[in-house]
Amino acid sequence: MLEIKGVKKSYGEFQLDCSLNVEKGRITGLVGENGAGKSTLFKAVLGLISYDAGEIKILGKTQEELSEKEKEELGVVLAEAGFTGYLKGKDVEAVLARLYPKFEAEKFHQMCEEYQIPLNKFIKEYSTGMKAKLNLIIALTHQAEFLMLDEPTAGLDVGAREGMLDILREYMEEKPERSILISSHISSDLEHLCDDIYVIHKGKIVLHEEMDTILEKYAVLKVSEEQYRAMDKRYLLKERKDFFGIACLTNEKQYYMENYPKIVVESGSLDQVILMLTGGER
Ligand SMILES: Nc1ncnc2c1ncn2[C@@H]1O[C@H](COP(=O)(O)OP(=O)(O)OP(=O)(O)O)[C@@H](O)[C@H]1O
Repeated sequence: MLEIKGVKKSYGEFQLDCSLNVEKGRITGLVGENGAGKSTLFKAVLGLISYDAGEIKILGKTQEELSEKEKEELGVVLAEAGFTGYLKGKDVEAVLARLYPKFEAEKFHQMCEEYQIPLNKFIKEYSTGMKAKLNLIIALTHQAEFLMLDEPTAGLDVGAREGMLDILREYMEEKPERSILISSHISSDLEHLCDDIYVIHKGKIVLHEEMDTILEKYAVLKVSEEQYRAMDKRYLLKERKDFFGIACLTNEKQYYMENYPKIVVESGSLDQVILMLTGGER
């Protein structure tokens, strides 16, 4: 669906240098702190900014090679973008109907009703959550096969975030060959949604792993200096000094549980893994 190979972009000190793949039928998450480069990567993929090196292919083609029909296969939500506040929800509907031959008016109405989007109000009067939901509904109601969602849950409370993740799960269940690329700086949103995770830090991908593998095989080992000296370090990805000794990130927790039963093993949530990868010493 999407292939990003060695894409580079510099903004002064900041340097993006990324490769990433989104496979058909999978939800791929891009997680990283504020300023890590998520939006820059999305903008490069969508042709909204130029990049200095590398190659991007969507549906096997470059941006320029994509036909209008193929572009309709893409559903996009960009951070801080949307329709002007001086339109009402129902005006958006009219624009979409002109823009997309495959626009699904009935589904649009159904979703707006279900998610309590007032079509007769001006968008500038919408809450942050309403705007975010409207943006997602727009991306979902023209039979797009590939969704690219940059921080679609930004500014939403926990309940609204869960609601939005449910919408995405339903979208995938309708047609399993669809794909989603979704970014967030909130790892718990992605942990329960994605098949594949990329962690971006200061413009670089520091981890690419299947979500199930992270949950099954990753862990943080809490060891004393003495335990650390004696242990096999082959499967340690990163270490960090802690108040109790040393915290070590491993992707082979079973090995350490079997061979070092006295070591404290904290099963790695995505948050813990990210913290270790982006804040550790090695
Ligand atoms: N047009 C621009 N001109 C100069 N610097 C830019 C520009 N756009 C982005 N940057 C810089 O590039 C870096 C990455 O920004 P980007 O918006 O991609 O991060 P992000 O991961 O999306 O962050 P957030 O979660 O806060 O949205 C930042 O240091 C930012 O200041």
